[in-house]
Formats: sequence, structure tokens, C-alpha cells
Amino acid sequence: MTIKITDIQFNYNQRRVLKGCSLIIERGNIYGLLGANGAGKTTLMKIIKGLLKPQNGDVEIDGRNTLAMTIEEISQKIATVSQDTNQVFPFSVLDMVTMGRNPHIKLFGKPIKEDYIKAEESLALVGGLYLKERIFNELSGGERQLVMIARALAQQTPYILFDEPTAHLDFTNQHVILKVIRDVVKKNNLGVLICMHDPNLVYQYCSHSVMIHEGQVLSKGLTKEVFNEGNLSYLYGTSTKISRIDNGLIYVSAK
Ligand SMILES: Nc1ncnc2c1ncn2[C@@H]1O[C@H](COP(=O)(O)OP(=O)(O)OP(=O)(O)O)[C@@H](O)[C@H]1O
Repeated sequence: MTIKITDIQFNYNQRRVLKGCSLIIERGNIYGLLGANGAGKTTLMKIIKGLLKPQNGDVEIDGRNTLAMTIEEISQKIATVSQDTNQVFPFSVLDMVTMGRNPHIKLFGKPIKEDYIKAEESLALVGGLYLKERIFNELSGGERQLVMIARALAQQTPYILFDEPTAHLDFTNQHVILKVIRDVVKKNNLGVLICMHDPNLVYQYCSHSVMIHEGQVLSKGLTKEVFNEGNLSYLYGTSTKISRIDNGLIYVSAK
């Protein structure tokens, strides 16, 4: 059970931003997606989700080419948590999380009791049940992010793509959320791709890493194997130092 991404090339207008990216997302693993600003990470995630069509290359989800799948079918397989959390309507938090159930609800159908129960369970999982009656638009950036993660969990898909899920979170909540993700990946055998800018968090939480440099895969594999000063220095265009810490962790810093 995998998402197989093969030789993706993508242009915005005439400008090529992805130049032949291939990777495999297997269930049971967390893949950290790393790269400098503008490297093409969000574009790649949009292609995996079927929101953008590549000029070349394929995405297969559990053996099916996404070109032959409807957006609803893809949404039953892949949930996404994006950076953009703006909402026009003043939905309650519970309504926002229940929307994650939409791919499981028939056209013109309404959520049933089970959907609300699943939404509450997902909120509880990220420690956000206390927010359920609040208006989503009135939450802080970090609280919104917790809610959006609960919504992705409520969608109950085998794969989840996270675009910088910790960007608005304080130090504690970064770790709370990444531990929640790690636990659900294990419990539900999910395949997860997480775009993150902090290599230290990637090292701590992602079993695998994919490094994207100017639209190409610079390196991919077990995080412990691809994390070295050469790769990180090239990836970010800055001289990078890795210090080893006692408990098996590392500290990546700019020299
Ligand atoms: N809608 C668009 N139209 C034209 N160019 C775009 C569009 N969206 C993104 N780009 C360009 O494509 C390139 C890759 O953008 P993308 O958002 O995928 O990068 P990223 O790796 O996610 O960056 P960041 O870490 O800054 O979020 C960038 O040069 C960006 O300016």
C-alpha cells in the first residue's frame, strides 16, 4: 500500500519548478519533506493530491493513477493540512472538523451522529476538544492548526499530507502535535508526508526524509542516513553543522 510518485515535472506558465521528482510513500512511515523556500514542496503536495496536473509523470495511490480518480476518490485516500486556514464563514470548530467527514458523506447528504462523534474523537486526540464550540475564525493561528489536524484525522484516510503543521505552534504544541501524528501513524498504519523547515524536528519525528533542491530530489531515504552536513549544506545553501546529542538526537545549526 503506497503512493508512488514517478518523474514529476511541473511548470507554472513557462517556468519549470519540478524537474523529475520520484518518491514512494509507504504506509507506516513518516516522511519529512525538506527544502529551501521556493524549492517546490507545496507544488509537489498539490500534485500528489490531484489539485495540479503535472506536465509529465504519474502519481499512483494504492495502484491507481490519480488521473483516473475523482477528487472525492482521492480525498478518501489522502487528507491534507495546508498552511492556509482562512475561512469565509463563521463555522464552529466542531463543524470545521466534521467537514473532514465529507468524502464519506453521500452527495447532498448531511453528517450523521457518527460523523460528529468521529469529529469529537479527533479533536480529543489533538487535545483540542475544549475548543469545539468556539468560532474557528476567532482562534489563534496555533489553535486553528490543531483544529485542521483534527479535521484531517476525522477524514480517516490511509495517507495524510501536512504542509508545515508546526508553523504556528508554540514550542510545546509543536512536540504535542508531532507526537500525536507519530502515534496515529503507528496505531492506524498511515503513510504521512510532512513538509517542515526545522531539520531538528524532522530528525526527531520522521523515519524517512526527502530533500528537494530547486525542483529535484537531492536525497531520500532513512532520515538517519540522508542527514549529513554535506546534504544539509547543499540543500539550504549555507554551511551546516550537525552536533550529536546523548539521547540519539542531533542538533543542526548554521556554521
Ligand atoms: N501559482 C503560482 N504561479 C506561479 N508560480 C508559482 C505559483 N505557486 C508557486 N510558484 C512558484 O513555484 C516555486 C515553488 O513554489 P512552492 O510553493 O512549491 O515552494 P515551497 O518549496 O513550498 O516553498 P516554501 O518553503 O517557501 O513554502 C516558487 O518559485 C514559487 O514562486
